[in-house]
Amino acid sequence: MVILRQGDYVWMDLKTGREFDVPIGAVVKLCDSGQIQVVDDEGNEHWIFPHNASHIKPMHPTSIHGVEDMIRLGDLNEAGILRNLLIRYREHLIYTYTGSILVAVNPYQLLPIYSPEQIRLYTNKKIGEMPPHIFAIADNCYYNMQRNNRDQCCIISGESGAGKTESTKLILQFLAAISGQHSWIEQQVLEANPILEAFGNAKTIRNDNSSRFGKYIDIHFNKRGAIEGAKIEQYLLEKSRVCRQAQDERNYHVFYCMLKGMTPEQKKKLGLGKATDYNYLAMGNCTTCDGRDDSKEYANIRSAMKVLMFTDTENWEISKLLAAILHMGNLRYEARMYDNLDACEVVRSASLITAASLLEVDPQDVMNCLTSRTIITRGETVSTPLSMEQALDVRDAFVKGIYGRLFVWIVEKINAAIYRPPSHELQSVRRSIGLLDIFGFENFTVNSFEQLCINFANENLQQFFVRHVFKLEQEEYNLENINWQHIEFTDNQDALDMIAVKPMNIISLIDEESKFPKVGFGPTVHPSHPLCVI
Ligand SMILES: Nc1ncnc2c1ncn2[C@@H]1O[C@H](COP(=O)(O)OP(=O)(O)OP(=O)(O)O)[C@@H](O)[C@H]1O
Repeated sequence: MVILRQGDYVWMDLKTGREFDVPIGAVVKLCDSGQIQVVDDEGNEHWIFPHNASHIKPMHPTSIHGVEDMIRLGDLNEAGILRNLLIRYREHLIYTYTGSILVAVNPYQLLPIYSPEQIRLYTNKKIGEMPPHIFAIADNCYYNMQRNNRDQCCIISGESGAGKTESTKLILQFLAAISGQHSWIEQQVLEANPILEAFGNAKTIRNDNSSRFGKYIDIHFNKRGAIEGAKIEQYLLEKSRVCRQAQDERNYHVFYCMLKGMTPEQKKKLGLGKATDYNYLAMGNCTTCDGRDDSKEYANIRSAMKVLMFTDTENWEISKLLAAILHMGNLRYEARMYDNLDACEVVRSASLITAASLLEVDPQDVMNCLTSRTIITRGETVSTPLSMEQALDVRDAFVKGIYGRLFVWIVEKINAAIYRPPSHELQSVRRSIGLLDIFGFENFTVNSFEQLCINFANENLQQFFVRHVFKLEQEEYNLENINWQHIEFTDNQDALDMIAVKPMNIISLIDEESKFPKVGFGPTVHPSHPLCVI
């Protein structure tokens, strides 16, 4: 029997049987009749018999109005954490600490909390002195780097669309502002983002601006704490997107921007039309993206590329490659039989001629390369025809190869502008802050090899958290003979080992299988990390 009064807060375990079933918060509205009326956090009314209320538990006072640091929660469990984030989110308080970790809930709207005034307010403050904020984390990193003369690193994790890339940009913006030089190099570091996003981000069903690669930006500071350069590392661009997109998804932004933003003369030189003309762009039946202005974005990309020292010739060469890719996607094939072997031919078309001319190769050579396999053994050249299916794969692989190399080249080009290798003298005084922003967990109706790789990378990041937050901490308590209560946590190490521990693991099995022709697999990995954690 629970004794409840009007205005009391309780946890209700509704046992809905849903995937993420946790008790929900509720408040007692009426209790004068035999039954008690409570209204839960979602606004639903429930009537309870006090003598039959085993699913009701009183709420700890810290959970009623929420706390800035969840370590202070009396009900420190999943329901307590979720309710705390929910009630803060409803007041537009999107940031909450859990000790030294910051949890950010994506507001999906521009909040007035990133102004120069806010930057000033968070500069040189201790964590906890001001309400939780991404700027506080950035300031803390900067302060620790300067004071302890030690390099720092921010790991940003969360499912796709949680707000990792936006958080990375906000940290960068804060660091640029407080290191306070307004220098050319600072501007260059900031302008690297629009370029990377143009070539490495795309609209998915989870996020209109989803990063399809991982990046680690190392920002270098001189002795006085001013930004003096940066270095970007990129990981595992999703190349398959260049040739294939799921329903309602797009190819990389840059293609659509180029088609919307180029002058008619430029487009004519590249033989380009509109996005819907290209198989590689229209596969997801979605060539525009609400809230994105591709033409304006194109102008931004071009101006960022100028800042990062891409020459006009280099820009044109990039455009030629992008246009060639689009024309390659429109090639038409016809099936043939040669010597009882399945074969095919590329139909001579405007797409073929333009693609070949943009790639500066002979159209006949393109046709041969795309329709036959040539092996050289002991000085002899043996050529076998490819079936239509194989030839289409070869074409897609060729295009993915071009785009993948182009992306790596672009990152190298950006690094050439922003990275200054340390001189021997500098090595001792240069300090850095690293920001890791990778593609987030995703779980679609059909998951492919890309999702396996993306989710595996995220699971590794999760293991990093598990190690630092639980394992290493508990080891330290043991070493120092501190009395502590064991905390249960889910360790994903076994799952990671199954996927990649040597010598026998899922990746090596896939690798072996894929050496045989006509293999297929469809792993499903279930993500369960809804928030962005910094
Ligand atoms: N702090 C914020 N304020 C306002 N809007 C935000 C904020 N964070 C994220 N958003 C919105 O959410 C969208 C998705 O965020 P973001 O691209 O950073 O997600 P992500 O976690 O990097 O996803 P992915 O793993 O798919 O790359 C942004 O394009 C932006 O519209």
